[in-house]
Amino acid sequence: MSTPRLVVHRDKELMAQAAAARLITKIVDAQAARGSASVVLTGGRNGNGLLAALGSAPARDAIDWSRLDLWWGDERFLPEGDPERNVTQAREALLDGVPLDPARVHAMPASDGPHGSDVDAAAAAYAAELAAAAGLDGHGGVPAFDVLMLGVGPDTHVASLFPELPAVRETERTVVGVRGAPKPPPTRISLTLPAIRAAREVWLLAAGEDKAEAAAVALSGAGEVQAPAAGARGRSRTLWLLDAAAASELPRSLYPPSSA
Ligand SMILES: O=C(O)[C@H](O)[C@@H](O)[C@H](O)[C@H](O)COP(=O)(O)O
Repeated sequence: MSTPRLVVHRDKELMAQAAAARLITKIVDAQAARGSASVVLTGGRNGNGLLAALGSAPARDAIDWSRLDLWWGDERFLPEGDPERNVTQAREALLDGVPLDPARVHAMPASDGPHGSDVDAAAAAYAAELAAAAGLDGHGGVPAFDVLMLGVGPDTHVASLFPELPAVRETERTVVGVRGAPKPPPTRISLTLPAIRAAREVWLLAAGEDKAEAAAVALSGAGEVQAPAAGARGRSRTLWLLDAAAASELPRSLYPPSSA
C-alpha cells in the first residue's frame, strides 16, 4: 500500500478547485492511455464541492464524458431521487450538466429498487456489478479504478465505514450493507477497505476545522478499525487533499515542504 502524501491548500474553495483540476488531468491521461477512465465518487460537502468546481473548470471538456465510468464509494439507502442520496447530489452538482454515457454511471441501488428494503441484497448486487466490470485489469473483484475519492468524517470515517463498526472490519466482500451508521441516515451501502485498496489512486478530501483532529489521528499511525481513513490507501498513490484548517493539527513533520 502506498504511503499517504499530503497537499495543503489555503482554503476549501481552493482545495476543491485544485482537486478538480487534478481530477481532470488524471481522467484525460487515463483516457489517452487506456481509452477510458474509471472514477469512484464520494458523497459529502467536500466531494460535491469538487464536482461543482469541476463543472465550472475551463478545461472540463478535455474529458471525453462518453468514456468515463463513474462508481460510488457509498450511498445512503433511500428511495430513488431522494435529495439526501449521494447520486442525487452528484447529479445536481455536475452529472446532469455533462454528456455522460448513462450506461457508464453506476449508481448504488435505492431502497425502492429491485431489492426493496433489503440493504444486504442491494449491496450484493452492487458487488456483482463491480465484479462483472472488473475485466482483465481489475483487482480483487472490482475494476482498476483510476481514482477513488473519499470525504473524511470528523470521526475519521470514509465512505460509510465508521470506527469500530462491522463494515470497517470486512476483509472479504467488496460491498456491504451498513445499519446504525452514526451519520444519518443510518442505513447505507458502502465499499469496504479491500475494495478501496484495489484502486490505483485513493484521494482523501478533508477541508474545514472540523476535520483537523480526524486528519491528525488518521495520519499519525492509528489503526484502520479505530480510524478507517487510516486504512484508505491506493495501490500506487494515496493523496490527502486538505485545506489549512483541516491540516492545522497535523504534526509539523507531516506538513509537505511546499506548505511549510
Ligand atoms: O455518504 C456520506 O455521507 C459520505 O460519503 C461520507 O463518507 C462523507 O464523505 C463524509 O462524511 C464527509 O462529509 P463532508 O465532506 O460533508 O464533511
